[in-house]
Amino acid sequence: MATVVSHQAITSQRTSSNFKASHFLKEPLNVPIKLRQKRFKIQATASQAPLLDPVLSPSKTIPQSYKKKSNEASLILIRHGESLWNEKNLFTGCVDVPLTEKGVAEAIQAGKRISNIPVDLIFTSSLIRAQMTAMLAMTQHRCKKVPIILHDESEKAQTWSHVFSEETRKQSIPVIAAWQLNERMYGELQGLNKEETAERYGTQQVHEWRRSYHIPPPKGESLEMCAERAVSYFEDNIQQELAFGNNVLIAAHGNSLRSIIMYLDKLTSQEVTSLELSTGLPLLYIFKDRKFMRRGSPVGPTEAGVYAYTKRLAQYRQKLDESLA
Ligand SMILES: O=C(O)[C@@H](CO)OP(=O)(O)O
Repeated sequence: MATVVSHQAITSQRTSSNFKASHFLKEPLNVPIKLRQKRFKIQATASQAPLLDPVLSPSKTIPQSYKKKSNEASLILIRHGESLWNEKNLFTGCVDVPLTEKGVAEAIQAGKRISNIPVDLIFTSSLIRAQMTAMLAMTQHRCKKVPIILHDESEKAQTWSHVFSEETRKQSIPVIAAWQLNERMYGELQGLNKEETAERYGTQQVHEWRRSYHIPPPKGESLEMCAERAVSYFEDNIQQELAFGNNVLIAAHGNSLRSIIMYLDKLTSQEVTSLELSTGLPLLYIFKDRKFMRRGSPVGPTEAGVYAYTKRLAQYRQKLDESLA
């Protein structure tokens, strides 16, 4: 039932995302040499494919130094809005179901709450409910940039989705979809009603399947197994973008985000059992001095408190105010 994904598959997806994010962001000078060399190598080995953008081909010369954009970056986490199976109270896991009307409204509301917080790069799972959430939230952002999903399912998909104008590219935000951020695979519970399952197997058993760290549901992933892929992806692909000063939004799922929050907040396997995330609720972290500082949930675009979080966020908002005045 469960497909086991090889380590090689994970690695190739990671490197592919790395390459494309930097390529699209067109900020090669912000990328540390080691990583640029890695990206350069990827580009060179894929030489049969015309991966270089004819307008924005990155230089083949690797500079001797790089400059970080900033030593601080924002990280926003959003669990997707209510899905059709959340509404029906069904175990969903990796089943790809869309948002309900309420979920759409939650995503838009989340977008309003983060509309003054900078976003340079978006990561979503490969599931439509997370992608819808990210896209709908970004319709509310005051920067008015267009989120564009990067396609790496084939070389042709990469080539055919190139953007040929630097100006247009500057007005865009790359969106990277990664299966590693998908919901925890719920095994043989997928599609079952949560209440009926509790009646059948007992509340305690079902609670353990749903919230314990180590115990997997039948033929599914435990939170620990989910964390293994989601947190590795975060460390290998997202944290480095934050370290360069790129501001990141992640739209994902209850359990993939619980595992990432466990990592960010250094929660124990016991503490994470009581962590519950509401649908469509954005959570803000500041990454500075290689540390994550939790800033809670942005209240709303008109609430002063959220902008006082850091000087950098206040300056970003001021810039938006000036440009939109
Ligand atoms: O069904 C699911 O996939 C998840 C999230 O909705 O449910 P749970 O609350 O059990 O983590």
